Amino acid sequence: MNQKIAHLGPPGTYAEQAAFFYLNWLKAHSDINSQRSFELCPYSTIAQSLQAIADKQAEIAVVPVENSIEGSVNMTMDSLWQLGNLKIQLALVLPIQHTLISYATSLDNIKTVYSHPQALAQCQEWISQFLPNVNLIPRNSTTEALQGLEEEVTTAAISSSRAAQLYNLPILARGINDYPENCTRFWVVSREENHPVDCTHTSLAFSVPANVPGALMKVLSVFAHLGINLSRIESRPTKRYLGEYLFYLDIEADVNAQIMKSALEELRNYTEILKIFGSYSVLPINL
Ligand SMILES: O=C(O)C(=O)C[C@]1(C(=O)O)C=C[C@@H](O)C=C1
Repeated sequence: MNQKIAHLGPPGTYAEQAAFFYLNWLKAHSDINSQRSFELCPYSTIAQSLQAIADKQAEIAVVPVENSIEGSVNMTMDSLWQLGNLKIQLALVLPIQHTLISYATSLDNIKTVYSHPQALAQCQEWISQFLPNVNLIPRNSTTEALQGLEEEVTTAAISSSRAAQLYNLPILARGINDYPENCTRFWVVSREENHPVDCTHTSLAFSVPANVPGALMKVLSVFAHLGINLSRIESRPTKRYLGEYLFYLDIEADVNAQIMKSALEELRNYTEILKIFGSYSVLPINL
């Protein structure tokens, strides 16, 4: 059976790099007699790669969730809530080293820089120091940003050295992210529940029944009282009214642990809509 792995494209994105790592990890952990084969499928946006699994065009999607400098990837958070029934299988942490790619012979000749908004944000201090007067133009991905560089020598793109190599493009500066330990966490998502026993994290999101004092505190105190650690809390607008929010939690416990079953039971009393995105473990990608 051929399984499609959706990711943000065109080829050469960081998402493809994470998907490629996952594919190799899958091959190494598959039953030797397994008839499964895998194919990487690029999509124009993160939302489209998640939609592809919901629509059964692909079985798995690898999507960025959070960056150590810039924080959450909102398109992933919003799509997961909207699609509702997708499940996280695994988390991958990819080190991110950005390069400036351009046909310009010096930084002084650059007038415009293209990249994914996350990449532009991760390099904002470097840009204001070395390219203070350039126009910054967002693109759907760091590799979409590479299109047209050859025709216009006053433009540059922020992408990876792997992408520069793939498209045979010149690198003008390396390691331009503002913090050297820059890394992005990706989620491997599918339609099916994850069943391994050794999951370290659970992610969920919820809305509260009313915008009243203590509504969020009641939910958080369920975990505090049971001694369950949270590793992330984020809010996103519900998009219905100004000032109304959804809350996303990453929790350091397996959804199948008895303590989490008790927590979730209690949580249902204090939440309006509760969506459990699944339990998973976290794999660092060593480059
Ligand atoms: O544009 C890419 O190459 C992506 O894979 C997207 C993305 C992101 O959305 O965060 C992934 C990793 C980096 O943080 C920068 C961009």
